[in-house]
Amino acid sequence: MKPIKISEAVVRRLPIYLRFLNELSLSNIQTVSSQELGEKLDLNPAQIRKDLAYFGEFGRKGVGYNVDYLIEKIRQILKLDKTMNVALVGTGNLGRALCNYNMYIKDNMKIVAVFDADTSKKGTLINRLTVQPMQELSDSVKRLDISVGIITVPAAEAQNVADQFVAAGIRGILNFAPVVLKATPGVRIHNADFTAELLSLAYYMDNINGSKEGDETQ
Ligand SMILES: NC(=O)c1ccc[n+]([C@@H]2O[C@H](COP(=O)([O-])OP(=O)(O)OC[C@H]3O[C@@H](n4cnc5c(N)ncnc54)[C@H](O)[C@@H]3O)[C@@H](O)[C@H]2O)c1
Repeated sequence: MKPIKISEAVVRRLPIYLRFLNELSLSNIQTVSSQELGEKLDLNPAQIRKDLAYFGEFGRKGVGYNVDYLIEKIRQILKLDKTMNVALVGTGNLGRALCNYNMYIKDNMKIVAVFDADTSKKGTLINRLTVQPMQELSDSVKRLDISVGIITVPAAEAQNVADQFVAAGIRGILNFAPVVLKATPGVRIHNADFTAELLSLAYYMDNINGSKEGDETQ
């Protein structure tokens, strides 16, 4: 299939559509309109129609979209038709919480290896994963075909871990440490910055009638 160029804002909404469509499919609901999607997801139906038009004009006026077809298309676009193996470095409070959360299994992203620099943690188990020393990172990445790395170490150590991920051949990094990592060509870095989200939430609470997430056009 020829890759379709999609804007970042749309790519960020696709998992939200997918989660709801999966719920509909589990309830044996076969069609959904952009109106229904909009009401449930608090998004503008016109925006939803524009987003879904990327996959061709398959919604039928008055009938809506075929749920299973849409699920299949979104999964193809997000490349969820194959499982992606994930490594996590930093098995402290946050790292352990992420390992214990099974979203990754459901969404074809699976944490398959965990690492920590603290030698006293070596060999301990977190949700059936054995904590490995950092020296084993590179070998495990190759052996287990790991393509995504999660960073849950203190901010001062995050760049060091990112460099080790890149050297091991990892092409996607999700960074939870509150620090900006150096960009590396060919490597995609996403930041999940809890503190920054809270600070911007505080701003929008004072501007409650202003824009909200999902209002983004593009
Ligand atoms: N983004 C968020 O939502 C969010 C929320 C809480 C914490 N954080 C951040 O996540 C990170 C982890 O927080 P935490 O509370 O789990 O910390 P923690 O101190 O409980 O755990 C950190 C772990 O990283 C390990 N570590 C340290 N340096 C390392 C290195 N160079 N290589 C491998 N392992 C190393 C430590 O041994 C420890 O097990 C911090 O940067 C914190 O600021 C982010």
